[in-house]
Amino acid sequence: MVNIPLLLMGCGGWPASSSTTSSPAGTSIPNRFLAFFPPPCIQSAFYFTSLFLGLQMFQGVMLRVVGVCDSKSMVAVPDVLTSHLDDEFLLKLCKVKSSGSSLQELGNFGGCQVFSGQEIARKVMEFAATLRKLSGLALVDCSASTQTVELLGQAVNLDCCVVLANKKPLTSSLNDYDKLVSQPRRIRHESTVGAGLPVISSINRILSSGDPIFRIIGSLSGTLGYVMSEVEGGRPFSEVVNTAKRLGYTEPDPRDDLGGMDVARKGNNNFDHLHASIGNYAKSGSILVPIKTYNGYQFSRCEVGIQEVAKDSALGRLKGSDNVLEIYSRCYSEQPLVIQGAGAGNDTTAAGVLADILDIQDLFRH
Ligand SMILES: NC(=O)C1=CN([C@@H]2O[C@H](COP(=O)(O)OP(=O)(O)OC[C@H]3O[C@@H](n4cnc5c(N)ncnc54)[C@H](OP(=O)(O)O)[C@@H]3O)[C@@H](O)[C@H]2O)C=CC1
Ligand SMILES: N[C@@H](CC=O)C(=O)O
Repeated sequence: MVNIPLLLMGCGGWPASSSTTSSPAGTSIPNRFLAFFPPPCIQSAFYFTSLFLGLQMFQGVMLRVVGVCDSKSMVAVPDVLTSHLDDEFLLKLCKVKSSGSSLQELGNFGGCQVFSGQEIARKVMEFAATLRKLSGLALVDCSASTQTVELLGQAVNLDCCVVLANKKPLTSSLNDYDKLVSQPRRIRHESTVGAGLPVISSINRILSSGDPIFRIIGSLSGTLGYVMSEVEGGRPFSEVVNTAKRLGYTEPDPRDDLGGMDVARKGNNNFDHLHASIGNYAKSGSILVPIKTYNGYQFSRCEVGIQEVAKDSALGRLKGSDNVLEIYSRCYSEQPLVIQGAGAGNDTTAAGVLADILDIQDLFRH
């Protein structure tokens, strides 16, 4: 049986005003499948931590959560070889996080160990070193922090796998990027672009078939899409931004979305060596519709900015938090390959993270 030990860095996604009826704390969620057929009160209960509820066995794969971190602490199993954080523990953890508290509150629950400060990195590396020759370990970064980068790099050196929803590790410095992608089979970051949409995997598939991509145009901000649609409908901007945050569309700091930096990071995640574009973009001021253009096989240029589009085009018809991407290649030259759907939100992002984890299962077969 495939056994994937998981260490979850970041356990957020809770709505700012979560109530007991809309969080796992107030519901009994037997497993993640409910998230696909949700009664309204459970709909918003599907976030990064609750993703693993009831998932100890999923599609024949044993998903064994051995630790969860927030910004201050890590809770971890006492014995990384034999134990995992079970549903009772994860539900309790969801309850603590949805109430806005720190994981430190879990100190005496279920025999877990709580670490803080530099002890966290030490413990993660201990886990990685212990597991590397046995089952392996996957670090799942669902934070929005740059502080995880160093640890991820060290873990990659110990042959760990890395799954990212966090865009920052791949967009902070070229050294970090090169280190993290040095073993391409061991890293997955689909959710960093378009949340659960199959963007990076589709592009990789086209390129690896020898079909050169000439141009990609898209609208890749769920937040900006939603904000524009709602403002067009007459709602005040400030109210709409607050709703976008509550719905889980925005970055922890919504200015990253509104200023366009989030889209620039997505461009950078997709294709390396585009830091100059990010720098220029960051200075360019307010952005309404994010458009990305890649010219040529080497993606020599990436632009993020406002562009007028025809109302009857795929981009012009876009509504709400949907993203759309048009890919032009030799095979898709007249009519582009179009990828469209929800591009932000906790559930689709969590689904993308889970799909990435399952995609690396071959590396855990021994
Ligand atoms: N929401 C979406 O639609 C999408 C989100 N993403 C990405 O997912 C990531 C998470 O977003 P979201 O869940 O909304 O953000 P939240 O702010 O809700 O959650 C972030 C989590 O990361 C934790 N954290 C912060 N710093 C660290 C650290 N140094 N080490 C470990 N954990 C840390 C926070 O801890 P604490 O609770 O203590 O604050 C919190 O639990 C972001 O990088 C975002 O870009 C990607 C695609 C789509
Ligand atoms: N904040 C992002 C979420 C996904 O990355 C967005 O609005 O698209």
